[in-house]
Amino acid sequence: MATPIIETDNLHLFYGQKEALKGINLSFQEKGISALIGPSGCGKSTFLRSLNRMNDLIDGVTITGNVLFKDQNIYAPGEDIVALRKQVGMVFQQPNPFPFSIYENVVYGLRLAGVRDKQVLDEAVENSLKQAAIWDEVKDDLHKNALALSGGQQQRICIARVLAVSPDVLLLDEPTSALDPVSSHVIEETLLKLRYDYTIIMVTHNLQQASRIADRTAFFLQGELIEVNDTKTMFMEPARQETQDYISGRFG
Ligand SMILES: Nc1ncnc2c1ncn2[C@@H]1O[C@H](COP(=O)(O)OP(=O)(O)OP(=O)(O)O)[C@@H](O)[C@H]1O
Repeated sequence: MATPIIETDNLHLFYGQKEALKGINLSFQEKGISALIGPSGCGKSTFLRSLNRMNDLIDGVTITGNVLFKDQNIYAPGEDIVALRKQVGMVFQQPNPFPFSIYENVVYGLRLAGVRDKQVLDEAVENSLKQAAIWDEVKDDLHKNALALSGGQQQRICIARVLAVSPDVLLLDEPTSALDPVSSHVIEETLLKLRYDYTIIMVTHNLQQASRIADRTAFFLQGELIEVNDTKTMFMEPARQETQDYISGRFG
């Protein structure tokens, strides 16, 4: 099998004394969608956030084990976190556009990286908004405040903002749970197109969503990875009783 793009090796994470991740070994091949599922508090978001060092911001966090991105340990001393987060971008549950224009939201990371050429910025805006499937809706309003858009449109602007800096990996933490069903459907369709160009790792509470769009699914329970498999097998023939109980709605 090809080398994974991201791989965790015996990853433990403690919030103070509480062990939220208990030795997770999980690898992700390039491209496609992986879903992380499991009941509330099982460590899905913690795991996702550990893949681009978002937990480093929290006081009292201790992490042991390795996270390899393209074979490099992202927790190694001297690792460039800004560069890492460009390559491994994140979209959150609540759409969080900046209170600027649509255009300025999308070029934010490029401006931070020192890009000044208007043509380069314009092209990045058009390409990213097209990939996030929102270009047609906003192309005549690029200088409108992004906060004036609907929640679903704001979430697609957030996806475009991440795509503009050309990441390899997109991390999404329940990207549709704050949205109505129509907007959620549009985001799912968008992810199904992006899966050909990006490695997408998504936390979802919505088992139907996982079964609709994920190629692979990983089931977490109480800080442990219980099972990972291609999505169809996971839902049709789970290997573990805990997985069976969860997907048949016995808990969670
Ligand atoms: N900042 C924090 N400080 C202390 N404990 C935390 C923190 N964030 C999460 N935890 C704890 O770590 C455990 C895992 O939480 P996490 O948010 O990763 O779970 P989750 O599976 O994503 O849950 P949910 O589906 O409810 O979002 C929980 O017991 C939670 O209370």
